[in-house]
Amino acid sequence: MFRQHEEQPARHPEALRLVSVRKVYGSGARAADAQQSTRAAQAENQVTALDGVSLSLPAGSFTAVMGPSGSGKSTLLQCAAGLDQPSSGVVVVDGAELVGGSETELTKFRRQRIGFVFQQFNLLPTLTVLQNVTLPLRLAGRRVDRQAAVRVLEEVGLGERLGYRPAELSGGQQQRVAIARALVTNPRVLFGDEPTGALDTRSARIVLDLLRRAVRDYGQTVVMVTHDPVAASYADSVLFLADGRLAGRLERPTAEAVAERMAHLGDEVLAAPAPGQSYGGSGGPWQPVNQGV
Ligand SMILES: Nc1ncnc2c1ncn2[C@@H]1O[C@H](COP(=O)(O)OP(=O)(O)OP(=O)(O)O)[C@@H](O)[C@H]1O
Repeated sequence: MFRQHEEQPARHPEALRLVSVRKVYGSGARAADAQQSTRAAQAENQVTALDGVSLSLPAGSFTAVMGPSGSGKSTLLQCAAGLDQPSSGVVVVDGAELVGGSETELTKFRRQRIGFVFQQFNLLPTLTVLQNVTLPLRLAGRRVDRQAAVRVLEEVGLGERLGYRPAELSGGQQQRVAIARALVTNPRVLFGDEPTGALDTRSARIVLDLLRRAVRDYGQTVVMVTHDPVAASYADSVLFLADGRLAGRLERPTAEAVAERMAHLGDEVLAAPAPGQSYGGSGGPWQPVNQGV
């Protein structure tokens, strides 16, 4: 089901790379970055949401992103997914650099490479389950393989609900439709921003199992922001953010270890990597970034 259903080029072994990504909200942010003007950067109306984040995630990995409220998790996801543009730095998805361009170019980039699942599902209420799932293919002008869409929906346990409208489904079922909608385009990275945040415990587990299965059985790459240590424990590794910087990484996380690490995040930000180093890869926690992307 999560398998490719149409001809696509082979996947790059590195699904996602961020190099020194900064995001400053507020007027004049880009100019301030370009000129590195300290005074402008300190302007009251500016917020540095990401402060030089570098990371590298291999294809077929499941990564959770955690951190206190306001630490930059959603901003990280938005910049990595091409929903927003960093003020400076480099984002590479599946070997293709996301370069500043028009909204049309960004949209094309996203449609070719990115899947996104939101906390509130974001399904279109007037469309059926099947129509919601095939919509991204239609919007991208791609061939709509109805059988493939049905297979994905069967795989997420909704093969019997093809003609239902979102309002006729539970929250957990709606999120599974949203996941099917994201997976049917065969994205290079599937991003989830609190995908279980609006679900009860049982529905959340079903959704997390689904994401894990997409990674383990079909090589999908998943990056998920969550506040929940149990949700994070479904991932292969957890990246911790604090004050817009990477502040730690945990491999093969347990919910207890994640909760413990969250409690001491403030201590770890002091030991964050110097510019030009990143969290990523399969080796130790610190890996130099190959700048020659
Ligand atoms: N559009 C925006 N304009 C101005 N500031 C913003 C904007 N979006 C986010 N911010 C600020 O950037 C910082 C990081 O926000 P972000 O939403 O990425 O954090 P988060 O870790 O996802 O928080 P939460 O867990 O509460 O969702 C915060 O200080 C936030 O107020």
